[in-house]
Amino acid sequence: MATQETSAQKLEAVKNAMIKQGDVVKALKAAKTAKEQVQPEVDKLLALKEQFKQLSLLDDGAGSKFDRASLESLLLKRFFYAPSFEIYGGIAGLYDYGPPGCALQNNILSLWRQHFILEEDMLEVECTNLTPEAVLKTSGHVERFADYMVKDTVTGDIFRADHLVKQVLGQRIEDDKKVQSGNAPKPAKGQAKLEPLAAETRSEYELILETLDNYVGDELRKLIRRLDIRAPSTNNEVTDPVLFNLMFETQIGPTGQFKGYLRPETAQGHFLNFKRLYDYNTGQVPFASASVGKSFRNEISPRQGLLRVREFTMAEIEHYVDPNGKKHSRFNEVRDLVVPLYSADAQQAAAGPTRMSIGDAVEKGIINNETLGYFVARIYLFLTRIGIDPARLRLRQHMSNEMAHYACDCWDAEIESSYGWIECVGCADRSAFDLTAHTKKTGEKLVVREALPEPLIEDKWTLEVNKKTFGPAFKKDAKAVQGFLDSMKIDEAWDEVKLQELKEQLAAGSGKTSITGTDGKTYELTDNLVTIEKKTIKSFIREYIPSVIEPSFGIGRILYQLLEHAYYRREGDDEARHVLRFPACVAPIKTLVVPISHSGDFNPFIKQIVTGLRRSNIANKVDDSGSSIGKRYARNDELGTPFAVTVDFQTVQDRTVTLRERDSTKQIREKIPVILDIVKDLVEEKTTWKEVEARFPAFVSQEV
Ligand SMILES: Nc1ncnc2c1ncn2[C@@H]1O[C@H](COP(=O)(O)OP(=O)(O)OP(=O)(O)O)[C@@H](O)[C@H]1O
Repeated sequence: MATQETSAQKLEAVKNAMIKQGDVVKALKAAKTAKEQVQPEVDKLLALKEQFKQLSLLDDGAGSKFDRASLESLLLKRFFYAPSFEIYGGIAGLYDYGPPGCALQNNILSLWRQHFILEEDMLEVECTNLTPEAVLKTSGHVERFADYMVKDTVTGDIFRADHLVKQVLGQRIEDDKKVQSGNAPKPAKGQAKLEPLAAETRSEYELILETLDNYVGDELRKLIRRLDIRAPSTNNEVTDPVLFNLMFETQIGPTGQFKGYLRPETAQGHFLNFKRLYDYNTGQVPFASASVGKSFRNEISPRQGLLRVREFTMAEIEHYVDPNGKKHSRFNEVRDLVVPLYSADAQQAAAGPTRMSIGDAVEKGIINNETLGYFVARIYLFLTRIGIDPARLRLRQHMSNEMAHYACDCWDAEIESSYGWIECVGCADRSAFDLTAHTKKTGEKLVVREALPEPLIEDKWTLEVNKKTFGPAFKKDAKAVQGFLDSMKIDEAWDEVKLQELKEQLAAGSGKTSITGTDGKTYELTDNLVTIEKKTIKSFIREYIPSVIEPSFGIGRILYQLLEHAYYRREGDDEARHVLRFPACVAPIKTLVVPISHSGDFNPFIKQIVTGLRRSNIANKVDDSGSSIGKRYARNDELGTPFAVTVDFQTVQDRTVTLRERDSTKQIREKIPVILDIVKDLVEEKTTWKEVEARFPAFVSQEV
């Protein structure tokens, strides 16, 4: 039953309503002010989000995290690469590249040739894969090109020792994170409950992981025992680490007597041709040789797809430089480049990389010399040019144990992906090691001869063998004793300290002293067999073995990391679409050409476009399959094709076509010759899509 309202009640109701209205107005005003205050913050956050999107492509733009499985299935579906011999069960560490993989690799290599060989006037060589044993003995590979391996003591499963330590400690840290955050899974039956790590244990593990490359030999064995590192799936103990040589051995020729190896790097081929290259370069130093080719390593446990394989393409540079002057004439061009450097000291302190200019790093002695600094910078520029995300690229210095004994400094370009930080380029100052070793072994002088502007007059300690007495005194052992004397030379010049020591020993022994020949036997050297004295020497020529700075690129590793950095998913109408955000310079196909339907009216326009693109050397593909236009765009987004030209019914009317850009999915419409010019400029990086959009009215494509 309705109640009768009194006037007083009505008045009260109106008053209340007015209060509420006032509240609403007040609240609206407050909200407006708050919005105005907050808006700049919101704008900042949006700008930051954009920056993060550009810097870290890990976030795929659809807001979801990188999903390796979906990238891998895309790569297989589009045949970028696939396991070799798959229908025979496959062999670990061997992969075949399909059409887009080959095109991508060729484009990376062609940019590599432009960026290094053309830019620096390097001398390209192509040397054989098969290498006789003698060469690799001299270079030290037969003895030392090895990794440590351990075995599960029960199952016999094999692990690379450092990788096992990394995996086990990494897992312990992950488990600890779960325990600390209360997310530890319930232990399965018979399994122990996960316990938290002591803070100092966790920091120790983290430090070991940062410095793992520094553990070799007995240090590595002790580490495995002390930390009780076991085989992960069985929890069995592992054996002590032993060295396993990574070279594939073979026989050259039918007799079986001539041992050889498949080369593990291209470098030795450069060194053996040094004399010819030096002459070709009209005797001028510095200069560099470069080579692209396959290398072979019998990896203990190939894994992580293209990152650790048994046969891979390497691109290597050997830059020969005067050991007394490692300045670089173009250093000024890179001096101010700021890069993330992770020095050996910073690793030891687990401090993380520091951004620093190359000039500062060389000045402070963090990078050993200008030439090495120059190449570190050029490597950084190359990797970012082909599309490696600079936020996930760092330059890490080798620690003392990690570095070859002859190298004086070494930096790796490491790229981060879902597998962590991976070395993709090594850049070492190998000093004069290889050329000296081959010179000593073969007697062929791999040296630089520099005419001096003024003759050099110096008082120097010298040794001369008394030919009349030396031969008869040692007979068949003369070579071994001569070898001992030759070992007192540095770069073909006498080591004066050693000569003086020998002279003092002879004097102390009343003209006699014992020495060890190169055959390991002891001989008596008497002062009538050699003359050691100080002489004034006038020389017109300076002869020296150059130092070698070696940037060494693993192309497969770079290619895979690039694929991860380029990959993202875009939410489509019905399903997420996969996109590879390659820069045009490396994209396997630069332009897709699509007729909107099968009408024969489109053919002359398709022909005109394709001919135009071919004339400009732009790799293109016509997709006139029956799929919807959206599907055809999506298929090519998966191949990383940056641009698509579409011929439609309007083309027949006014000879205009649309040009679509892969990442924005926006289009412009213009006459065919204008579009062809724009595509050429975009591919040659003379303009950007943003500039194109600013010049022409862009619209969002209808991708159904
Ligand atoms: N098994 C492999 N599979 C793919 N690429 C490789 C492999 N081994 C080396 N590379 C590539 O060759 C480059 C130069 O080789 P280098 O001898 O410096 O590597 P490395 O130090 O032996 O590598 P790692 O320590 O990862 O085994 C590396 O930076 C890497 O890009």
